Amino acid sequence: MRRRARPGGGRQIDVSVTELGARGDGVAKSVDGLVFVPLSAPGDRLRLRLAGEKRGGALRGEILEVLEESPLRIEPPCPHFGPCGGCQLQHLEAKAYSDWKQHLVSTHLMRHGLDAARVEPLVQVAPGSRRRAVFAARRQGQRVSLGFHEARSHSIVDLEACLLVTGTLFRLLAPLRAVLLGWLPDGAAAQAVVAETETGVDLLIETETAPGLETREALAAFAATQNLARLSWCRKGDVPEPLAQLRLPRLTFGCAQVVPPPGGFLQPSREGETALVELVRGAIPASALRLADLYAGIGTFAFSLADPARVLAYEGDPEALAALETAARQPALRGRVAGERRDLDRQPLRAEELDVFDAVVFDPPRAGAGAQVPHIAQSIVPTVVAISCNPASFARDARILIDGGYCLQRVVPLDQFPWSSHLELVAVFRR
Ligand SMILES: C[S@@+](CC[C@H](N)C(=O)[O-])C[C@H]1O[C@@H](n2cnc3c(N)ncnc32)[C@H](O)[C@@H]1O
Repeated sequence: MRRRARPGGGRQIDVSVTELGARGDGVAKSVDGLVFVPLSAPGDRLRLRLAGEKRGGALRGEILEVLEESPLRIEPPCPHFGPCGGCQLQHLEAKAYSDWKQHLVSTHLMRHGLDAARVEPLVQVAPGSRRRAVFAARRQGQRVSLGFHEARSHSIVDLEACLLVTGTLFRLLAPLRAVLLGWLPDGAAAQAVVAETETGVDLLIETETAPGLETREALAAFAATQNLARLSWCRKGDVPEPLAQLRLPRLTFGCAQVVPPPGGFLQPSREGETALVELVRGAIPASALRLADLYAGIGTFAFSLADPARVLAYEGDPEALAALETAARQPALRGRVAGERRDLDRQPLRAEELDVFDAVVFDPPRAGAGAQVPHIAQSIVPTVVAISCNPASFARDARILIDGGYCLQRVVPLDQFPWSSHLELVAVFRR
């Protein structure tokens, strides 16, 4: 079978990088059209190899030589920077980086004809504070690589340093490698979802090979020596089985203590969570006593908003909802939080269901709240607060709310994923 030739594939060209694109790649003009260049900086003059087509037809270039270095370049602080897919922008000077992140939100808003003047200064969370991470692992011979995937590759960067995660999470990597070496067959892959809770690390290992008796003993010993709160195992997509539990993993939101499900969603840093919660609380008027939290997860916002208000939390994932409902039964909450399982894509809350609330908070996954937002737009809810991890889907949803009669009052971008192209935000809408 003949392979389709990739446009520009393998050819060398010289270009100047003029700006950064939405995913953090430098953008340069060439006779063949725009070229996206990972790990470059505006002001770079580069010799590239055209490496093929990106989605949407633009080309991707790999740097062969930096002919002239941008003044915005700095020495990347991590030795893995470049190959490691965990960070894309450590080579960029701090102000240029934060200006670019700030600008990302405005760009998406303007694309939808929205007022970029509503975007406030970027709130930044320091590196080294990520308390939840997903590490990839693979055994090759007598070695286990454990770390993040390389960009656009299944290869794993075996981390000897990481400036993103907390010290507690990083220190787990070496002993975890040793355990996986005694467990995984040669060539096998695994995934470790680590979350640092208030009572210790909650670790979920996903492998295809079920742990035998000996491995279970080794894992229990590992959990004890590393003082983990809980260690669970599952095959990808299956329900996790706890293998060792020294303490219940615990997180506090407002006056609720929540036991998260193994591997479940958690705001990536405690600092980021505090900033998000403060922004959401600040947007809800003291007179708002009936609140809805849509895409509530384990209740990060629901519990933090439940005094004096009553919160109805809607969530599609049964494990997250079970954790929320168990926590909601704590006497200190006096029944102020209730959960309901609801798939908000298939069965969004209708305007007449929303109209009973004084405020609605929604925090959808990356794809946004495409099915839910038109119903909010038709409601009479006075205050709507959006939390988003994707400025593109946010801007689309915001347009629908504004066309439905809401005013966009403020947008605060929050950088919980330093040196990456990910960005979160909190936005406040009023009727
Ligand atoms: C970005 S997380 C936010 C969770 C929570 N607000 C927090 O901050 O911890 C998005 C949540 O939406 C839930 N979700 C995804 N798709 C959903 C759907 N169609 N219906 C309801 N919930 C959904 C996920 O299970 C997840 O808990």
